[in-house]
Parts: sequence; structure tokens; C-alpha cells
Amino acid sequence: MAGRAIRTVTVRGVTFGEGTPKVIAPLTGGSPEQLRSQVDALLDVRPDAAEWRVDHFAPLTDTAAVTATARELTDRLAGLPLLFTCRTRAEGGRADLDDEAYGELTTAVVRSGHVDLVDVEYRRASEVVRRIVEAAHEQGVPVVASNHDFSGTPSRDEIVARLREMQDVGADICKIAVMPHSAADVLTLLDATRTMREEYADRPLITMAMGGLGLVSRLAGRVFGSAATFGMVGTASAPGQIDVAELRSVLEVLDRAV
Ligand SMILES: O=C1C[C@@](O)(C(=O)O)C[C@@H](O)[C@@H]1O
Repeated sequence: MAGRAIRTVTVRGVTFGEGTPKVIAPLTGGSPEQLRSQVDALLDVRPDAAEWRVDHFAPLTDTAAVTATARELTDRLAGLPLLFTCRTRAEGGRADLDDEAYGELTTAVVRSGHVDLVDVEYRRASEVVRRIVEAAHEQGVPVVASNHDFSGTPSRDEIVARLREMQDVGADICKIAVMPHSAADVLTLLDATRTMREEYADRPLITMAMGGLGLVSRLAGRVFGSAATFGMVGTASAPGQIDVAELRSVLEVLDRAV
């Protein structure tokens, strides 16, 4: 698609920002055992990357346990990139952490060297965001800045403004998820993605409208400018995700046509 030249992001041989949108599969296990069996299921369908949604993990505040588990997951994923995500309640996740605790956990895991990419909710306290981004970049870990609106869909200009703010805080990839209540909302998300990609983005974007109405936005990244899409292996981490295998086959159909 048309657009500005962007700085692609490559981790473990997977490049975000060129070619077919990359498929990321979430791991939502509550214990190391559950996570192990999710990884095994995920390896069978080979997404491009895995996301550890640590907010589903029971000993969330035990940094040593989280870090040890990150290491185990990375080993077990056998070369598949791992995105570390602590999704707070404010953004639709389960982590009941204040901004300081969120920052401490995320920074510690990044510094451990056991994750390949890190999600940072860019609307947490600016000092906390700055510290995580700095730690990640010192460690050579690309930052996926994120924002989620589970209640509705902001205007096109507001979505674009948020994605630009993410670039300003030093994100390497900028991600936004919104909840549509109409087909017009889905179009708003897609138009914001296209506008950002064509006019302002100098790095990869990941965007989606959630829920059944928004599913089309999870499939059409190649056309509108989203570099990745989340697909599930058994358990979804957000409404509207479909199975990795189905997702891949639709992406391939679209890819052949574009
Ligand atoms: O940010 C996102 C996107 C997401 O919310 C989705 O809608 O697919 C799923 C989350 O696990 C991930 O962290």
C-alpha cells in the first residue's frame, strides 16, 4: 500500500512492517503448567510470535517468578519471538497494579533479557513510560506502545493523535484497539489506520476494531496498514480474535490479491 517509508522492526528473524501482517498468538495461562501446554499447542500452528499476557498469571507481583517464567517460555518457544504484556484494568486487562508497580514489573522483566518485545501502555504515568522505554532500548528490546478503548471508538483524528503520541514517546511499534458499535466505527478505525500510515507513520502500526463487528479489521491489515494481528490458539485475549489457522488462511487469500 502507499505510505511513508517506515523503520521496520525485526525480532528473531520476524519483520514487522513489511509483507503479510504478522500473526501474534496470546498466552493466557494462570500457572506455569497451563502456560507450558498453551505453548505446545501454539507451536503446532506456528504463529509468527507469541504474546505473554502476564496479567492472567497468578503470582503477578512475584517478579522473580515472572522473570523465571519468561525465561522458561522463551526457551520453550524455540525461536518464536515473545512479546511481554502486562495489561492493566484501566485498559481492559486483569492487572490491578498502580503505575509504579506496573513500571517496576515491566522494567525488571525487560532487564532480565528474556523477552523480545515489550508492550507499554503509553497512557500510564509519563515518568513510568519513559523509564520502561529507556530500559527496553538499553536492552535492545523494541517497544510496542499500546492503547485500548473497550467502550467505544474515538474519532479518526483522535485515533491518529494517539498513534502519533506513541511515536513521540519512543515506541518502535504503535498499537491501538477500539470497540466498534456500528459499521461506521469500523470504518473510522480503518480510515485512521490508513491516514496514519499514509501521512504520519514512520514505524509499524497495529490496529484493530474488536468484537464480531470489527473482525474485518483484523484481516485487512495489508490493505489499510496494520503490521500485525492477534489470533488465538484455544483462548482469546480480546473479543473478536479468531483461530490462528483460520486467520492465516484469510491473510493468505488477501495477500495473493493485493
Ligand atoms: O493489544 C492487544 C490487542 C488485543 O487487545 C486484541 O484486540 O487483539 C489482544 C491483546 O492481547 C493485545 O495485547
